Amino acid sequence: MSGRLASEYSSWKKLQQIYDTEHSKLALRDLFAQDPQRFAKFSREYTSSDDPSVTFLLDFSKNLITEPILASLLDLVREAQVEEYREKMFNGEHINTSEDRAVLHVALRNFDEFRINEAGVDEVGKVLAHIKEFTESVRSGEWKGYTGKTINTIVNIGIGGSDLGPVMVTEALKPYAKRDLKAHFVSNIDGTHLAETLRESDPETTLFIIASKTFTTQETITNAESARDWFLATAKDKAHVAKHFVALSTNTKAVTAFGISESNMFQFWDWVGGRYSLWSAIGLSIALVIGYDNFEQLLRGAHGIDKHFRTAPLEQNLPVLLAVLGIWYNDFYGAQTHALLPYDQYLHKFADYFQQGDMESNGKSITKGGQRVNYQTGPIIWGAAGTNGQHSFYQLVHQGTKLIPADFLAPATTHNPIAHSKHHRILLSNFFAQPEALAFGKTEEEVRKELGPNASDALVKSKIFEGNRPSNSIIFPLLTPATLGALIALYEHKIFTQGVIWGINSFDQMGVELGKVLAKNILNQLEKPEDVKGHDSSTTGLIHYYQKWRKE
Ligand SMILES: O=P(O)(O)OC[C@H]1O[C@@H](O)[C@@H](O)[C@@H](O)[C@@H]1O
Repeated sequence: MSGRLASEYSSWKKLQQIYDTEHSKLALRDLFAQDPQRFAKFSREYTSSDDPSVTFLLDFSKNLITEPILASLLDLVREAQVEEYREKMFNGEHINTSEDRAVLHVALRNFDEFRINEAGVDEVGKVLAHIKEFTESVRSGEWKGYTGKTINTIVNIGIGGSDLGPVMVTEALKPYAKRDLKAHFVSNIDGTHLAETLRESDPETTLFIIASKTFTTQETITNAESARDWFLATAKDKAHVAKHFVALSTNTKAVTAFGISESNMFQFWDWVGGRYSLWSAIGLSIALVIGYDNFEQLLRGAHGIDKHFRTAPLEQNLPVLLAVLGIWYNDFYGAQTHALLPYDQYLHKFADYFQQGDMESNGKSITKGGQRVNYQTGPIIWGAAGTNGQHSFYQLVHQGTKLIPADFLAPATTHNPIAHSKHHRILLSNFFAQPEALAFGKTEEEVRKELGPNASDALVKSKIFEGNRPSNSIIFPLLTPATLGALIALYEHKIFTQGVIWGINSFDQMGVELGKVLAKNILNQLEKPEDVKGHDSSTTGLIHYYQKWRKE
């Protein structure tokens, strides 16, 4: 990010030229046939320098690249000064320029203590100790509700970054969960979300965790107030709130005004972005579910990738490699989306999580310098756990008209080896088969051979798989807390790298504001038709229609 548009870089122009002259000739079938070393050249194994059990293989050989293309993509990384910006991030410079903030989620998991001069950084250990002490007291049963009973239900109330990380991680690490502690996550302002959760909860044994960086988010505060009303309807005395409500926030004033004492507040800081906050106090629900030691393992796993990202040469740097491959399809091939396809039921929220992680970070069209970009920025992120997706949207991925680059992720071993791991072998056979089918397809000749001479042309054509559809495969031994931490950090730094290349600020989210403001105005107009003012005819018509039906 040098103040110039990415498209002005000479490496970008070179990539455009390579794409224009070579892309029609780039065929994975040929590339593999020509080079028996292709897998060896285009795959990398990561092993954490702190913990050798944290390891995975990234195979990116099934991408539409050659060594010169990769070299040019890495030139782009250099020309965009990604390495300089990476240092700025780790050093706590205020790279979130629009909000004048540092971007230091890496400091939350920094067990080696690199020195950063930023308010709050030296308090990270204190908050972790608070999380440890509190989670141990709840999990052991020492922490009692207002009638002396132990806590058996936690309800995290938060939205966006104060919800998605804890939801994804507690699902992913269920094998490590304390099974007699039920965890619910209420995010939606739709009263249904809270009502259905409260139906399953008992005020005497439920702990509410109000998770909000700003403590002003309409959904969260409204849900928290209704939860408190529900609690007090039984508990009566406001003093009992202290045993059943804690807050995770940067806003001490608003937390205490809500009625939660400072001692029940877990602090974090403005240099932790919402979508990067699961490593902070926002992870309290994670620590409650899987225990503090496992939570720390999650952080340590991420820290290992931080060190890798900071020190590995670009050719070996996994987040950088994922980033440039994404740029190749997004900016040169015109791919609109990127699919995350974990072959692991425990990772069924992984794509949801990175929808916010990636799309809120890189869904921008103005550079940090205020220029409109003339290229594509953040991709649409989507996906689902395998093999379910195969019976749903894979048809389009294999034979549709769109190019959909995808990442396949899978653990080599399972936490649930039922039927002597038969299920897992079937799962993995699909994990191996899908990228193969996407890359190599099925030719007309192969189809004709299979169908025999009497098959109609139309039938033959419908069964052809063009192939040449790119993917990455990531395989790891087992989904442990540390491995999950590493995988999350891998994608965080991929997103960072892409944002720097595109010249945008990946750390603000101005795009979520306009709708909030309009909704506030409309909320005041919902009662009477004559109040509905200042809108277009469509919005006015919709509100009027609602008013015909509203009950209270
Ligand atoms: O944690 P709080 O402050 O409630 O914010 C929750 C979420 O709000 C949204 O509007 C976004 O800006 C997200 O980045 C954020 O995670």
